[in-house]
Amino acid sequence: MSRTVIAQGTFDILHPGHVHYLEDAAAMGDRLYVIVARKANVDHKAAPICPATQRRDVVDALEAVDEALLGHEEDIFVPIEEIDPDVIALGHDQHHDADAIREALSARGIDCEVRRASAREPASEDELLSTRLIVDRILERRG
Ligand SMILES: Cc1cc2nc3c(=O)[nH]c(=O)nc-3n(C[C@H](O)[C@H](O)[C@H](O)COP(=O)(O)O)c2cc1C
Ligand SMILES: Nc1ncnc2c1ncn2[C@@H]1O[C@H](COP(=O)(O)OP(=O)(O)OP(=O)(O)O)[C@@H](O)[C@H]1O
Repeated sequence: MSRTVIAQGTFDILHPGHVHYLEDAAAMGDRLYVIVARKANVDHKAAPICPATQRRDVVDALEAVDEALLGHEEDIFVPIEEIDPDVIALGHDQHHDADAIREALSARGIDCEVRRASAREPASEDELLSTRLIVDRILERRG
């Protein structure tokens, strides 16, 4: 039986760490959906630079991704209910608590495994595997 996986994040200014995460998530099943966070829900760090539709379109163009979609603005479990995945792949440093997500899923009657993807660590000081680090470097060099 085909297994559906969901990955999620802001994906503002893509880098190879994102590609690693999405390839890791894709390997957890047969079909990968990616939920792209809405600006209103990115409240734990600086707001994204690129509009949500642009972030979605770039993620959607990646080979590992079957379909990228805009997240819900108010209730992050609405797309999960619609897609009804077998696995939710949390990013290695995503601030969400896996047990809290498991509880919310179970409260809504969604039967789904919650796993953590692995990290891609920089191989050299030059490698920028974080959107924040890319923005910092731009400000340092061009600001
Ligand atoms: C299971 C799950 C579903 C999510 N669904 C949505 C969503 O529908 N809409 C949204 O704006 N954010 C959603 N998010 C939140 C973002 O994907 C994300 O965690 C956060 O807002 C952006 O931070 P990050 O890029 O540091 O992960 C979801 C997160 C998780 C773990
Ligand atoms: N180097 C990396 N290796 C593996 N996964 C990563 C890496 N960088 C980001 N991710 C994952 O990609 C998803 C989306 O990440 P996000 O859009 O927050 O980018 P980010 O580079 O982590 O941003 P920032 O550095 O600004 O916090 C998250 O689940 C995150 O864990």
